[in-house]
Amino acid sequence: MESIPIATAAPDLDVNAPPAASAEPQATPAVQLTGLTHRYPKASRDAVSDLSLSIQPGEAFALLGPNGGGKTTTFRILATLLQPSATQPGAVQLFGQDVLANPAAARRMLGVVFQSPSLDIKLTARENLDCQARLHGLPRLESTPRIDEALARFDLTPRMHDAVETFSGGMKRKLEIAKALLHRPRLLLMDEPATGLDPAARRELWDHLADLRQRHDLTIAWTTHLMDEAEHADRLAVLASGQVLTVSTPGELKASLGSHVISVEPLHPDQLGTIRDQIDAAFGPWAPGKEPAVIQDTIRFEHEDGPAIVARIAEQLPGGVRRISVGQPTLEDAYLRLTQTPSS
Ligand SMILES: Nc1ncnc2c1ncn2[C@@H]1O[C@H](COP(=O)(O)OP(=O)(O)OP(=O)(O)O)[C@@H](O)[C@H]1O
Repeated sequence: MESIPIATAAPDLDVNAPPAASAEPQATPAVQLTGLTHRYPKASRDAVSDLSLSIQPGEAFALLGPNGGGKTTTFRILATLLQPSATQPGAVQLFGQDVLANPAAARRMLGVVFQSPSLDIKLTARENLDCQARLHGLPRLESTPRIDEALARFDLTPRMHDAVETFSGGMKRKLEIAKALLHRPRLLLMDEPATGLDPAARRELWDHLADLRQRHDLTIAWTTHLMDEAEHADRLAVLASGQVLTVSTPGELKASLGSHVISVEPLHPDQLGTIRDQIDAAFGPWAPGKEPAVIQDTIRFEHEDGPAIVARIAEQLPGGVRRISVGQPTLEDAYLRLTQTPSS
């Protein structure tokens, strides 16, 4: 065995904005999806299937899930870019308005940030915002102060006359969001907002979004497969195979695991099954869902007394284990437990 690093405890939940908006269900949800179903032409199964969830006004809500889980399909339907399947479409409401019946009205309430950039990189930051203002029919008297304010809010004023092609990824993403918010939507919808950003730019982006929520009556929803992006949510829905596996706060999801999560990496990957069985026999019986499982290249399990178990594994399996770690459950542990089918 090379080392037994003890993983550091998971950081406290980092919710930048006040959680109050998420706690009490309100009369009219910001988003209400009911029985949403979509199957792409020629596909053999539904991309989203009888999916229902609601997002409250003022909430920061993440749609989290593995590749192919149905996040982008849900995002595109909400953004009015895709009509759900006609046979059993379900219902989509934004602030009480029927999106499928009246997509134009929905678009006025929506600011959308796509994964692929929608900026014209040959234009300056200011020109990009100016084009957006015109698209929304904002008169110049109104748009000029709004653009000034948006540039200032996102720290882009010093670069407003520079072509966007000279911007960093973080600056471009901030400009995208400024653009999406120019017509003052009630819901900001973002597809994988931190894709391509380095950790510092991500932190800055989330600080800006938290600030926006505090100052404006804004609901924010985003898709992601990154755990650190889901940590910023008041609540999150885990989507897999087009269905909602669970809706909870990030803290509740973590708390659904045992008090310690132990990961064991064997010296040789072909020993995964054998060592899983040895751990199973040595430390069982297990509460349902807590038993050791092979997930990716490690054996993971939950236990109330992680440090003691680590010491016993080190004793009982000398030479068979490359690495053992024990830590507080993270959102990633909870997500893996929910979305990964253990292999044998
Ligand atoms: N244009 C399309 N035609 C056919 N099938 C599609 C199409 N787009 C998505 N799908 C399928 O629908 C399912 C859900 O895909 P979707 O893109 O919504 O998932 P996702 O959670 O956003 O995944 P990712 O994180 O990889 O973007 C997948 O099985 C996918 O293969």
